[in-house]
Amino acid sequence: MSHRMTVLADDMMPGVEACLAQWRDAQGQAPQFRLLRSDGRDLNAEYVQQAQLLLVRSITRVDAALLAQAPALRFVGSATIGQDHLDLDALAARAVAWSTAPGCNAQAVAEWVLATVLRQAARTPAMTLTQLRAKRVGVIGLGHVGQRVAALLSALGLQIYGCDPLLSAAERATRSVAGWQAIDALLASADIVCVHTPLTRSGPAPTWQMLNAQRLAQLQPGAWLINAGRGDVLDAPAFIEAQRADAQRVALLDVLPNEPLPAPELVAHCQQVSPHIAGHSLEGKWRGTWQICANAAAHFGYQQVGELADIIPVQAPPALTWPTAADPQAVAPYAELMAAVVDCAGDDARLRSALTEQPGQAAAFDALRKHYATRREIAAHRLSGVPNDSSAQQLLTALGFSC
Ligand SMILES: NC(=O)C1=CN([C@@H]2O[C@H](COP(=O)(O)OP(=O)(O)OC[C@H]3O[C@@H](n4cnc5c(N)ncnc54)[C@H](O)[C@@H]3O)[C@@H](O)[C@H]2O)C=CC1
Ligand SMILES: O=C(O)C(=O)[C@H](O)COP(=O)(O)O
Repeated sequence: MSHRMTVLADDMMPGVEACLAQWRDAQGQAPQFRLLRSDGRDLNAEYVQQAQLLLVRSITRVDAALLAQAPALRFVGSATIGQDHLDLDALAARAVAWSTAPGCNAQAVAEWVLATVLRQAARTPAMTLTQLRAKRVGVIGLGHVGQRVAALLSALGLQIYGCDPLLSAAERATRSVAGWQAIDALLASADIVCVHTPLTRSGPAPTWQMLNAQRLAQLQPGAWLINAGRGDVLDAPAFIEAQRADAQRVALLDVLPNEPLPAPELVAHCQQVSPHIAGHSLEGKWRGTWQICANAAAHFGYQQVGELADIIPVQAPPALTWPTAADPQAVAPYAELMAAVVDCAGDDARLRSALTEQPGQAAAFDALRKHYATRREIAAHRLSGVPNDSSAQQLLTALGFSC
């Protein structure tokens, strides 16, 4: 393609210019682009009309109606792991190629889960690290995200059981789990349930409203339910009813049914909520852009040269300090460190406050996602003050900290 390519990208997708600047043709020449930006929830119709390459996030529904407005469109890239916002049949019918970014923000989600588990443990009166480690974790969905969650929580010392009816025996062998269970057995036996499935409405194990009244009733009293997959895996009325019936239940949700307008009563029944930002690390966002731009380049006959490390913004590593006199057998110091990596308490408070805005809750929900503070992954941090050869040093190293 020799003419200037028109690219329309979500206005909150970082790194698009930098990735496109890495494209080369067979002669090593860089192509020309016209880069247009638009709000992802409400794409600019004039821009859609002109776009040959469309780069979106999870909030843009790419369906027959959108494609009908986009006669020039040849490729859609979504800088996300999830693909439930893409109508694959409609894309195929129009012969528009597409790509997501598998695994791009899996580490970020796993770190959000670790921060969430430690925060909840620190909020539970007198819970020690040993007591936390005695909890049995059930992970539902052991793909890119679930397996990292399993790895991080087992590094923390918890025992993990998995549920993933779609994995082959060879894939199962690569996951760090103590055993496998069907969903009903897992829900009935786990103290902490982590949901990391895609949202699917068909196929052998659909997940839409998978956590319905009957399934929620199986959860143990006082179980912690963590969902960082998709909100509509949960049946909202059934969830509210189940929470009403058992005041001990703990719900820690990054994704909520009916985003960006979750039911206030549902939020009120959660101990922690966030506006679908578990995957929002700086590294995760740039990896997503890099992956979809590379796939788009190949589709249009170019190569995206170099490495993501060449273009990702270089920043001083965030500094963390192990609290002096911290008890390495207590939960608090680890919870504090992870709170500095992922601000679950702040995200929770900001979302609850945003949802009181009358009217405009949906805009306030989206604004929190758009203006989410820069978050670096654990590996980017430099941790000082941890005694050499201590149990704390061993554990923190296993969690990925440099100390
Ligand atoms: N909260 C957030 O910010 C983010 C949410 N996500 C969500 O997490 C989902 C999972 O991400 P990945 O692990 O990267 O996807 P993946 O495709 O690598 O893995 C999904 C796993 O779930 C399994 N699965 C599917 N249906 C299942 C069922 N009914 N029961 C148990 N397991 C089932 C699949 O076999 C697969 O192993 C994404 O589809 C996306 O919806 C992903 C990234 C960020
Ligand atoms: O990758 C996914 O799937 C997600 O859910 C994202 O982390 C959410 O991404 P954005 O829509 O905020 O880019």
